[in-house]
Amino acid sequence: MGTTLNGTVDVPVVVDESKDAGENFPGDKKITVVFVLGGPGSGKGTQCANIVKHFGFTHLSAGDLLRAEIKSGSENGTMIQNMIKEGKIVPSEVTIKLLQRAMRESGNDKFLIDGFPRNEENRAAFENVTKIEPEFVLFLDCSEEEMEQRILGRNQGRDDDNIETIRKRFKVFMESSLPVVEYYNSKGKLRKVDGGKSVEEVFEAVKEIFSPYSAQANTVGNSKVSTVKGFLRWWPDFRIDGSHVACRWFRTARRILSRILTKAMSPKATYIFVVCIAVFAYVYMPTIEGYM
Ligand SMILES: Nc1ncnc2c1ncn2[C@@H]1O[C@H](COP(=O)(O)OP(=O)(O)O)[C@@H](O)[C@H]1O
Ligand SMILES: O=c1ccn([C@@H]2O[C@H](COP(=O)(O)OP(=O)(O)O)[C@@H](O)[C@H]2O)c(=O)[nH]1
Repeated sequence: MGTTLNGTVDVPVVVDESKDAGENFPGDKKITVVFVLGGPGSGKGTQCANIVKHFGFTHLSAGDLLRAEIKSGSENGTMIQNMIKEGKIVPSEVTIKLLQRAMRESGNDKFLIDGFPRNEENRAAFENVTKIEPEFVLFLDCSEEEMEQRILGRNQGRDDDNIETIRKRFKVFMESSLPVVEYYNSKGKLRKVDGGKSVEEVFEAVKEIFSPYSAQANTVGNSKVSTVKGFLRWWPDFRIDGSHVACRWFRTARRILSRILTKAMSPKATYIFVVCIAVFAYVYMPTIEGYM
């Protein structure tokens, strides 16, 4: 296993082409992406949760997607787990596939991508594969002392939230991620915020930056609709085998539905509509399954 530039490591990666990983996403669809960058513990996840509530973006944490991939028992799981434990950057192709799939499955067209791109290679690969350039990059600037304190108090049971790995992550951030921040600065796309302040103060500054998007905040940001959509996403996998034809039928229907929801309906009407679909699916799916 050889180390390459920018903290990535040359490791064998399993690419399962049989899975519908969403590699062709977004195709012709117009997508708005904001990258949220900052050191480990700078408050990216915390601020993203606030932005979602106010501005109708879907939050995709690259770290969370990688941790979910480990839990799912994927063939890349052990490799990802080892890299995260060492604070290293997982190969771009793995992270990008996970991001593409999550974007496609969300049905939304506005995304906060949190904690990615982490190096120049991540950045270039994402742009090459998806042809998406970020609208802007939100950068939470915070001192290492503050970030260290926050991570040590985070208590999420993460393998990498120990002092030894934290130091390695800081080093990777300085050497590999800051050049990405600089790149976007040179393109006039960087929006820098003092992340060392309280959560509320940071969000005040963040709100200013996102204010052009408030008029566009759409039904996806409505928390009840998000909850029901979350249920729709989870339900078929729970009820029947995920590869089953009925499950694929349901996913397609859900994607079409999501598109309608994000464009055309008020939050209340959307909520009622989604609940009706969920009830209909719950009652009739076993029958449909029997015929397929
Ligand atoms: N502005 C802030 N002031 C104090 N603590 C914060 C602030 N923002 C986040 N935190 C806390 O710090 C920890 C790390 O924040 P998190 O959002 O998980 O960071 P990141 O996603 O950048 O790793 C969490 O426990 C969170 O509650
Ligand atoms: O695009 C990414 C995002 C995360 N990681 C790995 O996941 C870890 C945790 O990242 P996350 O963003 O969840 O946490 P943070 O370091 O910002 O606290 C990192 O140290 C990396 O090992 C990665 O390899 N690529």
